Amino acid sequence: MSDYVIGLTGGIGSGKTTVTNIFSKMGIDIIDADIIARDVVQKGRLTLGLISEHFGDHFILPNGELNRALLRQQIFSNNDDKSWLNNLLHPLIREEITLQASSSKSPYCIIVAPLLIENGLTSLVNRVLVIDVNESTQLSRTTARDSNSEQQVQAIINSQVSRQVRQAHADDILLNDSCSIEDLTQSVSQLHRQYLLFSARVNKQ
Ligand SMILES: CC(C)(COP(=O)(O)OP(=O)(O)OC[C@H]1O[C@@H](n2cnc3c(N)ncnc32)[C@H](O)[C@@H]1O)[C@@H](O)C(=O)NCCC(=O)NCCS
Ligand SMILES: Nc1ncnc2c1ncn2[C@@H]1O[C@H](COP(=O)(O)OP(=O)(O)OP(=O)(O)O)[C@@H](O)[C@H]1O
Repeated sequence: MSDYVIGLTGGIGSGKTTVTNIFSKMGIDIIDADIIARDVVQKGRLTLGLISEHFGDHFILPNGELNRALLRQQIFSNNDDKSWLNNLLHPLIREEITLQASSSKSPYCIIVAPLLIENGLTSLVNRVLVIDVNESTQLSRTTARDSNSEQQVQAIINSQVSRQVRQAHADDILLNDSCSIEDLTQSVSQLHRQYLLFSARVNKQ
């Protein structure tokens, strides 16, 4: 198990995946809450039955998979429905994150989670790295990448903690508004060297 764990977070479309891909190329194990969140609602999982019982059969596609677009629309326009889904999925997601972190073998590992702060996942990590962008960057990058409307992305942003709250929890901040991917790679390399030193210190104790 890696003795040193970095928690990486940022709002929707801030660049978490872009940054973790760079760390991953440097040999660092990435535990990705979004991937785990998709896994816990895979075809055949018990959670799907509970979701269809609660929201209706039409939330499951004819091929047995979750209708993600419909569920996204539902939970980001109804707080009670979002809480219901979060209460169902978040404990399962946390359990799997803990399991994966415990089998990581890289000098340090990274837990990447959009809701690291909201869900108290900071208790699992030694240090918090925030990918920081302004709201207009979040909106433009996310709508360019996905089929989501600006209104839908805004609803998701509103359901997450504010930029200020994230900054207050950060040990390190990567600004990702107007930097090129090359600049970002440079900054990640610098952080990587720092994290290797921190993890080596912990391993010596
Ligand atoms: C509602 C779902 C089916 C929509 O799926 P979709 O493929 O459109 O989005 P995807 O899963 O790729 O998430 C995109 C982004 O939305 C944001 N987001 C997702 N779920 C939530 C949530 N419950 N609260 C706030 N933001 C969220 C995150 O920034 C995430 O990176 C899906 O997001 C989901 O199952 N959410 C509940 C689980 C969860 O909280 N996941 C976040 C990781 S812990
Ligand atoms: N520095 C940058 N310059 C230009 N485009 C960028 C930069 N960083 C990220 N992007 C682009 O912005 C979009 C959002 O980035 P990414 O998918 O990494 O964000 P994310 O935080 O993982 O998003 P989500 O919360 O939705 O999972 C992607 O299309 C990505 O290629």
